Amino acid sequence: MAVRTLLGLLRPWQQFRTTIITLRGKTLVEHGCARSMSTDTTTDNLTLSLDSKTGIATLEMHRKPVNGLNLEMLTDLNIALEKAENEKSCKGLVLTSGLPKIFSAGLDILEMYQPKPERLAEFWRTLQNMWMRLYGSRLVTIAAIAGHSPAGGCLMAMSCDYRVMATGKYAIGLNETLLGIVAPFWFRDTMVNTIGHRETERALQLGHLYGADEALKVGLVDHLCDQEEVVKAATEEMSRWLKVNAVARQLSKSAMRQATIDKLVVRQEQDIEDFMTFVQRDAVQKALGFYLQSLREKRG
Ligand SMILES: CCCCC/C=C/C(=O)SCCNC(=O)CCNC(=O)[C@H](O)C(C)(C)COP(=O)(O)OP(=O)(O)OC[C@H]1O[C@@H](n2cnc3c(N)ncnc32)[C@H](O)[C@@H]1OP(=O)(O)O
Repeated sequence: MAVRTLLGLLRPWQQFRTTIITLRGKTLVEHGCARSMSTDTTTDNLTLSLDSKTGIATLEMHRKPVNGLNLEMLTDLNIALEKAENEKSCKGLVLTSGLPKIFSAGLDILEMYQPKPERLAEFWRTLQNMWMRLYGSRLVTIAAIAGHSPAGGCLMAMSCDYRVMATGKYAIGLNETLLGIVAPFWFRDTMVNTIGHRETERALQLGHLYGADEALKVGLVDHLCDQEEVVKAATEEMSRWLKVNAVARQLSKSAMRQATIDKLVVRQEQDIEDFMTFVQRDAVQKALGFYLQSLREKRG
Protein backbone atom coordinates (compact mmCIF):
# COMPACT_ATOMS: atom_id res chain seq x y z
CA MET A 1 0.00 0.00 0.00
CA ALA A 2 2.79 2.38 1.01
CA VAL A 3 4.58 1.60 -2.25
CA ARG A 4 1.40 2.26 -4.24
CA THR A 5 0.89 5.62 -2.54
CA LEU A 6 4.46 6.56 -3.29
CA LEU A 7 4.09 5.52 -6.92
CA GLY A 8 1.04 7.72 -7.22
CA LEU A 9 3.17 10.74 -6.34
CA LEU A 10 5.82 10.00 -8.89
CA ARG A 11 5.93 11.22 -12.47
CA PRO A 12 5.68 8.55 -15.17
CA TRP A 13 9.42 8.32 -15.75
CA GLN A 14 10.04 8.06 -12.01
CA GLN A 15 7.49 5.25 -11.71
CA PHE A 16 9.20 3.70 -14.65
CA ARG A 17 12.52 3.64 -12.86
CA THR A 18 10.91 1.90 -9.92
CA THR A 19 9.39 -0.63 -12.31
CA ILE A 20 12.78 -1.42 -13.73
CA ILE A 21 14.01 -2.39 -10.30
CA THR A 22 10.95 -4.55 -9.66
CA LEU A 23 10.95 -6.28 -13.01
CA ARG A 24 14.54 -7.08 -13.58
CA GLY A 25 16.02 -7.38 -10.14
CA LYS A 26 18.57 -4.77 -11.15
CA THR A 27 18.37 -1.17 -12.15
CA LEU A 28 19.63 0.65 -15.18
CA VAL A 29 22.80 2.59 -14.49
CA GLU A 30 21.86 6.24 -14.61
CA HIS A 31 24.64 8.79 -14.80
CA GLY A 32 24.12 12.15 -13.19
CA CYS A 33 20.81 13.47 -11.94
CA ALA A 34 18.05 10.87 -12.02
CA ARG A 35 15.37 13.52 -12.42
CA SER A 36 15.83 14.20 -16.10
CA MET A 37 16.25 12.15 -19.22
CA SER A 38 18.77 14.71 -20.43
CA THR A 39 21.32 12.56 -18.63
CA ASP A 40 22.47 9.29 -20.14
CA THR A 41 20.88 5.97 -19.33
CA THR A 42 23.18 3.07 -19.98
CA THR A 43 22.81 -0.69 -19.72
CA ASP A 44 25.07 -3.51 -20.91
CA ASN A 45 23.16 -3.38 -24.18
CA LEU A 46 22.36 0.23 -25.00
CA THR A 47 22.57 3.89 -24.17
CA LEU A 48 19.62 6.27 -24.28
CA SER A 49 20.32 9.99 -24.20
CA LEU A 50 18.23 13.07 -24.83
CA ASP A 51 19.39 16.38 -26.24
CA SER A 52 17.22 18.70 -24.18
CA LYS A 53 17.67 21.57 -26.65
CA THR A 54 16.31 19.71 -29.65
CA GLY A 55 14.10 17.11 -27.95
CA ILE A 56 15.88 14.41 -29.96
CA ALA A 57 16.80 11.21 -28.13
CA THR A 58 19.48 8.86 -29.37
CA LEU A 59 19.16 5.17 -28.67
CA GLU A 60 22.50 3.51 -29.34
CA MET A 61 22.72 -0.28 -29.26
CA HIS A 62 26.03 -1.79 -28.18
CA ARG A 63 25.58 -5.46 -27.34
CA LYS A 64 28.74 -7.21 -28.49
CA PRO A 65 29.58 -8.72 -30.83
CA VAL A 66 26.73 -7.94 -33.26
CA ASN A 67 23.77 -6.40 -31.38
CA GLY A 68 22.03 -9.77 -31.40
CA LEU A 69 18.55 -9.33 -29.97
CA ASN A 70 18.33 -11.65 -26.97
CA LEU A 71 15.77 -11.44 -24.17
CA GLU A 72 17.83 -9.02 -22.06
CA MET A 73 18.57 -6.71 -24.99
CA LEU A 74 14.91 -6.68 -26.01
CA THR A 75 13.88 -5.94 -22.43
CA ASP A 76 16.30 -3.02 -22.33
CA LEU A 77 14.97 -1.77 -25.66
CA ASN A 78 11.40 -1.89 -24.35
CA ILE A 79 12.38 0.01 -21.24
CA ALA A 80 14.32 2.62 -23.18
CA LEU A 81 11.55 3.10 -25.75
CA GLU A 82 8.94 3.48 -23.04
CA LYS A 83 11.13 5.94 -21.22
CA ALA A 84 11.60 8.10 -24.32
CA GLU A 85 7.89 7.84 -25.08
CA ASN A 86 6.93 8.98 -21.58
CA GLU A 87 9.33 11.91 -21.51
CA LYS A 88 7.23 14.89 -22.56
CA SER A 89 10.15 16.92 -23.88
CA CYS A 90 11.23 14.09 -26.16
CA LYS A 91 9.97 14.56 -29.71
CA GLY A 92 12.11 12.25 -31.81
CA LEU A 93 14.36 9.24 -31.54
CA VAL A 94 17.40 8.26 -33.59
CA LEU A 95 18.00 4.51 -33.41
CA THR A 96 21.59 3.57 -34.09
CA SER A 97 24.47 1.31 -33.17
CA GLY A 98 27.66 1.96 -31.28
CA LEU A 99 29.32 -1.12 -32.81
CA PRO A 100 31.38 -0.75 -35.97
CA LYS A 101 29.92 -2.22 -39.18
CA ILE A 102 26.81 -3.59 -37.50
CA PHE A 103 23.37 -2.08 -36.98
CA SER A 104 21.94 -5.34 -35.63
CA ALA A 105 22.42 -8.98 -36.67
CA GLY A 106 18.77 -9.53 -35.80
CA LEU A 107 17.49 -12.06 -33.32
CA ASP A 108 20.10 -13.82 -31.27
CA ILE A 109 19.87 -17.27 -32.81
CA LEU A 110 20.97 -18.82 -29.53
CA GLU A 111 17.56 -17.84 -28.11
CA MET A 112 15.92 -20.11 -30.68
CA TYR A 113 18.45 -22.94 -30.79
CA GLN A 114 17.87 -25.71 -28.22
CA PRO A 115 15.64 -23.33 -26.25
CA LYS A 116 14.00 -23.62 -22.86
CA PRO A 117 10.24 -23.31 -23.60
CA GLU A 118 9.49 -20.77 -20.85
CA ARG A 119 12.27 -18.43 -21.90
CA LEU A 120 11.39 -18.92 -25.56
CA ALA A 121 7.85 -17.70 -24.95
CA GLU A 122 9.07 -14.71 -22.95
CA PHE A 123 11.64 -13.90 -25.62
CA TRP A 124 9.01 -13.84 -28.35
CA ARG A 125 6.53 -11.79 -26.32
CA THR A 126 9.26 -9.25 -25.54
CA LEU A 127 10.10 -9.00 -29.24
CA GLN A 128 6.44 -8.53 -30.14
CA ASN A 129 6.13 -5.78 -27.54
CA MET A 130 9.28 -4.06 -28.72
CA TRP A 131 7.99 -4.04 -32.31
CA MET A 132 4.55 -2.71 -31.31
CA ARG A 133 6.18 0.01 -29.24
CA LEU A 134 8.60 1.10 -31.94
CA TYR A 135 6.22 0.81 -34.90
CA GLY A 136 3.49 2.65 -33.01
CA SER A 137 5.66 5.28 -31.35
CA ARG A 138 4.32 8.82 -31.06
CA LEU A 139 7.90 9.98 -31.66
CA VAL A 140 9.50 10.65 -35.00
CA THR A 141 11.80 7.66 -35.30
CA ILE A 142 14.77 7.54 -37.64
CA ALA A 143 17.13 4.60 -38.06
CA ALA A 144 20.78 5.51 -38.62
CA ILE A 145 22.15 2.32 -40.16
CA ALA A 146 25.94 2.24 -40.36
CA GLY A 147 26.34 -1.49 -40.80
CA HIS A 148 24.68 -4.81 -41.50
CA SER A 149 21.01 -5.10 -40.69
CA PRO A 150 19.61 -8.56 -41.45
CA ALA A 151 16.26 -10.01 -40.32
CA GLY A 152 15.30 -8.62 -36.88
CA GLY A 153 17.74 -5.74 -37.52
CA CYS A 154 15.85 -4.93 -40.70
CA LEU A 155 12.55 -5.18 -38.82
CA MET A 156 13.73 -2.56 -36.33
CA ALA A 157 14.90 -0.26 -39.11
CA MET A 158 11.65 -0.68 -41.05
CA SER A 159 9.68 0.11 -37.92
CA CYS A 160 11.14 3.60 -37.88
CA ASP A 161 9.67 6.46 -39.92
CA TYR A 162 12.78 7.02 -42.00
CA ARG A 163 16.03 5.19 -42.69
CA VAL A 164 19.48 6.60 -43.37
CA MET A 165 22.03 3.98 -44.43
CA ALA A 166 25.78 4.10 -44.92
CA THR A 167 27.15 3.47 -48.38
CA GLY A 168 29.50 0.51 -48.32
CA LYS A 169 29.30 -3.20 -48.29
CA TYR A 170 26.48 -3.53 -45.81
CA ALA A 171 23.38 -5.64 -46.22
CA ILE A 172 19.80 -5.19 -45.08
CA GLY A 173 16.76 -7.40 -45.57
CA LEU A 174 14.65 -10.24 -44.24
CA ASN A 175 16.90 -13.24 -44.88
CA GLU A 176 14.96 -15.74 -42.73
CA THR A 177 14.55 -18.34 -45.53
CA LEU A 178 18.36 -18.59 -45.71
CA LEU A 179 18.23 -19.89 -42.13
CA GLY A 180 15.41 -22.32 -42.96
CA ILE A 181 12.89 -20.28 -40.98
CA VAL A 182 9.94 -18.10 -41.93
CA ALA A 183 9.43 -14.45 -41.08
CA PRO A 184 6.19 -14.11 -39.07
CA PHE A 185 3.21 -12.18 -40.46
CA TRP A 186 4.03 -8.93 -38.68
CA PHE A 187 7.60 -8.90 -40.06
CA ARG A 188 6.08 -9.46 -43.52
CA ASP A 189 3.40 -6.80 -43.02
CA THR A 190 6.02 -4.27 -41.95
CA MET A 191 7.98 -4.95 -45.11
CA VAL A 192 4.90 -4.78 -47.35
CA ASN A 193 4.09 -1.41 -45.78
CA THR A 194 7.63 -0.25 -46.54
CA ILE A 195 8.41 -1.53 -50.04
CA GLY A 196 5.14 -2.96 -51.37
CA HIS A 197 3.69 -6.41 -51.91
CA ARG A 198 5.50 -7.65 -55.01
CA GLU A 199 8.97 -6.61 -53.88
CA THR A 200 8.34 -8.12 -50.44
CA GLU A 201 7.16 -11.38 -51.98
CA ARG A 202 10.37 -11.69 -54.00
CA ALA A 203 12.63 -10.57 -51.16
CA LEU A 204 11.05 -12.92 -48.61
CA GLN A 205 11.17 -16.03 -50.77
CA LEU A 206 14.77 -15.43 -51.72
CA GLY A 207 15.80 -14.25 -48.26
CA HIS A 208 17.27 -11.37 -50.20
CA LEU A 209 19.78 -9.10 -48.50
CA TYR A 210 19.95 -5.72 -50.22
CA GLY A 211 23.08 -3.69 -50.63
CA ALA A 212 22.70 0.00 -49.81
CA ASP A 213 22.14 1.17 -53.42
CA GLU A 214 19.55 -1.47 -54.11
CA ALA A 215 17.85 -0.82 -50.78
CA LEU A 216 17.55 2.83 -51.74
CA LYS A 217 16.16 1.93 -55.14
CA VAL A 218 13.30 -0.19 -53.73
CA GLY A 219 12.60 2.26 -50.86
CA LEU A 220 13.82 -0.02 -48.10
CA VAL A 221 16.01 2.89 -47.03
CA ASP A 222 15.44 6.57 -47.77
CA HIS A 223 18.88 8.17 -47.86
CA LEU A 224 22.51 7.09 -48.27
CA CYS A 225 25.57 8.87 -46.98
CA ASP A 226 29.10 8.21 -45.74
CA GLN A 227 29.40 5.98 -42.73
CA GLU A 228 30.61 8.81 -40.48
CA GLU A 229 27.69 11.04 -41.49
CA VAL A 230 24.84 8.65 -40.76
CA VAL A 231 23.77 9.97 -37.34
CA LYS A 232 24.24 13.59 -38.45
CA ALA A 233 22.12 12.99 -41.56
CA ALA A 234 19.45 11.29 -39.44
CA THR A 235 19.38 14.22 -37.03
CA GLU A 236 19.15 16.75 -39.88
CA GLU A 237 16.25 14.84 -41.42
CA MET A 238 14.62 14.67 -38.01
CA SER A 239 14.51 18.46 -37.71
CA ARG A 240 12.44 18.58 -40.93
CA TRP A 241 9.92 16.12 -39.47
CA LEU A 242 9.78 18.00 -36.18
CA LYS A 243 8.59 21.15 -37.95
CA VAL A 244 5.31 19.42 -38.84
CA ASN A 245 2.38 19.84 -36.46
CA ALA A 246 2.96 16.99 -34.00
CA VAL A 247 -0.67 15.98 -33.47
CA ALA A 248 -1.45 15.95 -37.19
CA ARG A 249 1.70 13.95 -37.89
CA GLN A 250 1.03 11.45 -35.10
CA LEU A 251 -2.57 10.92 -36.21
CA SER A 252 -1.42 10.38 -39.78
CA LYS A 253 1.18 7.87 -38.62
CA SER A 254 -1.32 6.02 -36.51
CA ALA A 255 -3.86 6.00 -39.36
CA MET A 256 -1.26 4.28 -41.53
CA ARG A 257 0.10 1.83 -38.93
CA GLN A 258 -2.49 1.01 -36.29
CA ALA A 259 -4.34 -1.66 -38.30
CA THR A 260 -1.05 -3.53 -38.79
CA ILE A 261 -0.34 -3.37 -35.06
CA ASP A 262 -3.90 -4.40 -34.15
CA LYS A 263 -3.50 -7.52 -36.24
CA LEU A 264 -0.80 -8.67 -33.83
CA VAL A 265 -2.63 -7.39 -30.75
CA VAL A 266 -5.55 -9.73 -31.42
CA ARG A 267 -3.31 -12.66 -32.37
CA GLN A 268 -0.49 -12.17 -29.90
CA GLU A 269 -1.00 -15.39 -27.91
CA GLN A 270 -1.60 -17.47 -31.02
CA ASP A 271 1.53 -15.99 -32.59
CA ILE A 272 3.59 -17.03 -29.56
CA GLU A 273 2.19 -20.55 -29.79
CA ASP A 274 2.85 -20.72 -33.54
CA PHE A 275 6.40 -19.50 -33.06
CA MET A 276 7.13 -21.99 -30.30
CA THR A 277 5.74 -24.93 -32.24
CA PHE A 278 7.64 -23.95 -35.37
CA VAL A 279 10.99 -23.26 -33.74
CA GLN A 280 10.99 -26.47 -31.72
CA ARG A 281 10.47 -28.68 -34.78
CA ASP A 282 13.38 -31.07 -35.37
CA ALA A 283 13.92 -29.81 -38.92
CA VAL A 284 14.05 -26.18 -37.77
CA GLN A 285 16.46 -26.99 -34.93
CA LYS A 286 18.68 -28.80 -37.39
CA ALA A 287 18.63 -25.86 -39.81
CA LEU A 288 19.47 -23.38 -37.05
CA GLY A 289 22.31 -25.62 -35.88
CA PHE A 290 23.77 -25.70 -39.39
CA TYR A 291 23.43 -21.95 -39.74
CA LEU A 292 25.19 -21.28 -36.44
CA GLN A 293 27.92 -23.68 -37.47
CA SER A 294 28.35 -21.88 -40.81
CA LEU A 295 28.67 -18.54 -39.02
CA ARG A 296 31.38 -19.99 -36.77
CA GLU A 297 33.23 -21.64 -39.65
CA LYS A 298 33.19 -18.39 -41.60
CA ARG A 299 35.43 -16.95 -38.91
CA GLY A 300 37.81 -19.90 -39.41
C1 LIG B 1 11.08 -18.82 -36.50
C2 LIG B 1 10.42 -17.53 -36.69
C3 LIG B 1 11.25 -16.52 -37.38
C4 LIG B 1 11.98 -15.64 -36.50
C5 LIG B 1 12.49 -14.45 -37.22
C6 LIG B 1 13.95 -14.37 -37.15
C7 LIG B 1 14.57 -13.24 -37.21
C8 LIG B 1 16.03 -13.12 -37.07
O1 LIG B 1 16.51 -12.05 -36.85
S1 LIG B 1 17.01 -14.52 -37.22
C9 LIG B 1 18.67 -13.94 -37.21
C10 LIG B 1 19.10 -13.59 -38.59
N1 LIG B 1 20.42 -13.02 -38.58
C11 LIG B 1 21.37 -13.37 -39.43
O2 LIG B 1 21.19 -14.21 -40.30
C12 LIG B 1 22.69 -12.70 -39.27
C13 LIG B 1 23.79 -13.67 -39.05
N2 LIG B 1 25.07 -12.99 -38.90
C14 LIG B 1 25.78 -12.54 -39.94
O3 LIG B 1 25.43 -12.66 -41.08
C15 LIG B 1 27.07 -11.86 -39.59
O4 LIG B 1 27.40 -12.19 -38.27
C16 LIG B 1 27.03 -10.32 -39.74
C17 LIG B 1 26.99 -9.96 -41.24
C18 LIG B 1 25.84 -9.73 -39.03
C19 LIG B 1 28.32 -9.74 -39.12
O5 LIG B 1 29.43 -10.33 -39.69
P1 LIG B 1 30.86 -10.23 -38.97
O6 LIG B 1 31.10 -8.84 -38.54
O7 LIG B 1 31.84 -10.87 -39.88
O8 LIG B 1 30.68 -11.05 -37.62
P2 LIG B 1 30.68 -12.64 -37.44
O9 LIG B 1 29.85 -13.28 -38.49
O10 LIG B 1 32.08 -13.10 -37.32
O11 LIG B 1 29.90 -12.80 -36.07
C20 LIG B 1 30.51 -12.56 -34.81
C21 LIG B 1 29.96 -13.54 -33.80
O12 LIG B 1 28.56 -13.29 -33.66
C22 LIG B 1 27.82 -14.47 -33.92
N3 LIG B 1 26.53 -14.10 -34.52
C23 LIG B 1 26.33 -13.37 -35.60
N4 LIG B 1 25.04 -13.18 -35.82
C24 LIG B 1 24.38 -13.81 -34.83
C25 LIG B 1 23.01 -13.98 -34.51
N5 LIG B 1 22.03 -13.42 -35.23
N6 LIG B 1 22.70 -14.69 -33.42
C26 LIG B 1 23.67 -15.24 -32.65
N7 LIG B 1 25.00 -15.13 -32.91
C27 LIG B 1 25.34 -14.43 -33.99
C28 LIG B 1 28.71 -15.28 -34.84
O13 LIG B 1 28.37 -16.62 -34.82
C29 LIG B 1 30.07 -14.99 -34.26
O14 LIG B 1 30.17 -15.80 -33.11
P3 LIG B 1 31.57 -16.45 -32.67
O15 LIG B 1 32.09 -17.21 -33.86
O16 LIG B 1 31.22 -17.35 -31.52
O17 LIG B 1 32.44 -15.30 -32.29
